[in-house]
Amino acid sequence: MSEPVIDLAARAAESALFIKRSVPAVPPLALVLGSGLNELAEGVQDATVIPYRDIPHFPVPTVAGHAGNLLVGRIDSAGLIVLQGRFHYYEGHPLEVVTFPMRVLQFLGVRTVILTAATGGIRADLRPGNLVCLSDHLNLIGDNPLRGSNDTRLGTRFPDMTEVYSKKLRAVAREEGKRLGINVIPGVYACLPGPSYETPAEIRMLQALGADVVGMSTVPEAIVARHGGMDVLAFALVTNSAAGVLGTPISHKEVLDAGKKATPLLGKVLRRVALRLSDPGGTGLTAEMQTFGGDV
Ligand SMILES: O=P(O)(O)O[C@@H]1C[C@H](O)[C@@H](CO)O1
Ligand SMILES: Nc1nc2[nH]cnc2c(=O)[nH]1
Repeated sequence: MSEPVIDLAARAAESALFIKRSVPAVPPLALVLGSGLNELAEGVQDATVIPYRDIPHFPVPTVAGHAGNLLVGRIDSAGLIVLQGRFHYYEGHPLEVVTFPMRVLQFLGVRTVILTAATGGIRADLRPGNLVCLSDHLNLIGDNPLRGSNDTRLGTRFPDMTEVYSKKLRAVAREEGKRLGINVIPGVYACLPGPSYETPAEIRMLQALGADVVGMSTVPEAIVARHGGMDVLAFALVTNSAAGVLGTPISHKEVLDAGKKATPLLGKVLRRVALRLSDPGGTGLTAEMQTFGGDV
């Protein structure tokens, strides 16, 4: 007998219920770890670790550098959910599956999602190890996770995307970076389907389109998170110079190694941002940041 077909909202609700029953409390903040950034989860205290394979309807990652665990714990006083590994379009999943974790977060009542990703640096001044905070994106996948009939329980048919990455949260990230002496650089992320890296001609095209970094994730998740009413902050770690910028070949090993190397730096910024977000009124900006202007 074939399995009954259940809708996306019902599946996400079942996954969320399983998670709720596995932990003492569900924090309103979630963090998604990109390629090579798995070790950031080691900083989570009192973590309940739930393997993705145990969560009903959850997919399982197939890519090196994506562990496939959901953690619920805290960083000092800031409670958070950590998704240790994500799903990509190039793995063969439809975007509804790629973004399923965002729907589960929505049903868990998460208010803010912090996305992280490994990226190629397109802009000439970007170097491996630099930390970019997304100010905007270009969805060049050629697909959209909201394609198909719209379930109004999940969000509106035509969601606004003028401020996908919360300006206020970006300012908090910049401010906390500044306090730590870490330059958190604003930039535009171009999302391509992958899995091949770009050709130098494609990178020149992306540069002309206004992209600063390039990757194969984040954007579908950000679109769905906004559709679901969550605030989004996203960090792109520059793991390599994009194709043709230095003329050197790119490998996933280089990406993973650079992610691992930058984990302590990103961890410091994420800790400070998580503490600010968990503090009621803590996203309030200092006078200096309020006059920071539009480039964050
Ligand atoms: O999951 P992210 O976006 O961090 O991973 C990037 C894109 C590909 O999955 C991989 C290529 O090396 O890194
Ligand atoms: N598309 C793409 N994804 C990446 N992820 C890490 N580096 C890169 C890159 O150069 N291009």
